[in-house]
Amino acid sequence: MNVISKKILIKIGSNVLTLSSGAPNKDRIEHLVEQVALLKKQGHQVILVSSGAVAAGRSQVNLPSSLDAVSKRQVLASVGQIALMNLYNSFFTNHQLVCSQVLITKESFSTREHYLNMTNCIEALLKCNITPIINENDVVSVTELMFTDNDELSGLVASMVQADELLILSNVDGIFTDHPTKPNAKLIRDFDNEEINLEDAISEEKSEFGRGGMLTKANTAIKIAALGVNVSIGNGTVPNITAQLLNRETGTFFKARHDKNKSAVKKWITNSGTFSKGKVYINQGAHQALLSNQANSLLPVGIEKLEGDFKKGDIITIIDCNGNEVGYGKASYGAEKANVFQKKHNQPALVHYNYLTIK
Ligand SMILES: Nc1ncnc2c1ncn2[C@@H]1O[C@H](COP(=O)(O)OP(=O)(O)O)[C@@H](O)[C@H]1O
Ligand SMILES: N[C@@H](CCC(=O)OP(=O)(O)O)C(=O)O
Repeated sequence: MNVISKKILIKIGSNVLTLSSGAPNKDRIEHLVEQVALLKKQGHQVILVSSGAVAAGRSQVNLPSSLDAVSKRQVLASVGQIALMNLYNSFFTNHQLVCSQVLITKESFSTREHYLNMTNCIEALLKCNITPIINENDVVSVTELMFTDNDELSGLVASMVQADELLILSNVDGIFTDHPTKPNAKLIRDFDNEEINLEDAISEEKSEFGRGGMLTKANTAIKIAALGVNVSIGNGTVPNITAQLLNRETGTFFKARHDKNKSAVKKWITNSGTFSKGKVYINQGAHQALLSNQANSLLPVGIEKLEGDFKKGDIITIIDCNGNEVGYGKASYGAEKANVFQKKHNQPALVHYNYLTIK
């Protein structure tokens, strides 16, 4: 049966890959690679985002208690990443397939150049029928430089490569209406048709090796679905889970909202909001103009206040007269010039429409 070739990004959480002892779950990793091999045989392109380096490192080394938490995490990840990739490499080889390692940092999304370099590399690997296995570079990404977790990383990459499907594999069947251990909790199958307050349903509690928690998964899924990617959250410990999620047989599904107006540049800007170097407060008139379906740019006449010493090319956050973040844009010039032009007529746009996204 001919299937439509899809670009599928599969994010695998630490708990899916790790035994309770902390050692890598070799049988599980082998089965996940088996599923990747089947998807590729069906004609799909597959990218993996794999957590588990820190967890794998714990089974390799005993660390001195004198080591601080950040250094511990760096050491564990640096050692564990090798163990993890060796297992992936051996299982891919068993299927006569090639995989590769791509370690990225949050800074990789901070400039258009880095973003394009990353996109180019991943697309080149896919063209060579090589499966990229992506993880955060925990050795250099510490404290505020870190992604929230690999859920956030996988969402950014899925949007960047314009994936058709993002499968987020955790150790539960999806998002439940209450904590999964509660008797009244039921699995949410179709997120868009469920009236739910995420903060009420999802407890802060994380699984043993997880970092982000279910709320980061849900928030990532909502954001990335809005950028045109179908997202499913499912249980990576279930056999053949990838096929079940793609067939919508299980898991929590977030349907892609294909926003044709969002160009690749606008998607980059939306994804780069967390790197904002400044704030621009706009008046009601400017907000209405940006919301209209004309291609309006942000003009200085509509700017009430500026914050931050942003430079030309930086991402800045757009805030409405009620103090709500309503969008992001790439500054056409720096804060110094923006302060001179502020509130004046007939001045060059601070953010051109092509580099502007409004919620
Ligand atoms: N409403 C909920 N639905 C599903 N899981 C939930 C919910 N509330 C809290 N959780 C917890 O979130 C955990 C999954 O997040 P996380 O620990 O980050 O796993 P992962 O390693 O897959 O990223 C589950 O193991 C579960 O205990
Ligand atoms: N780079 C880290 C990722 C940690 C992480 O995000 O874990 P998880 O929440 O289980 O996906 C590692 O490999 O351990």
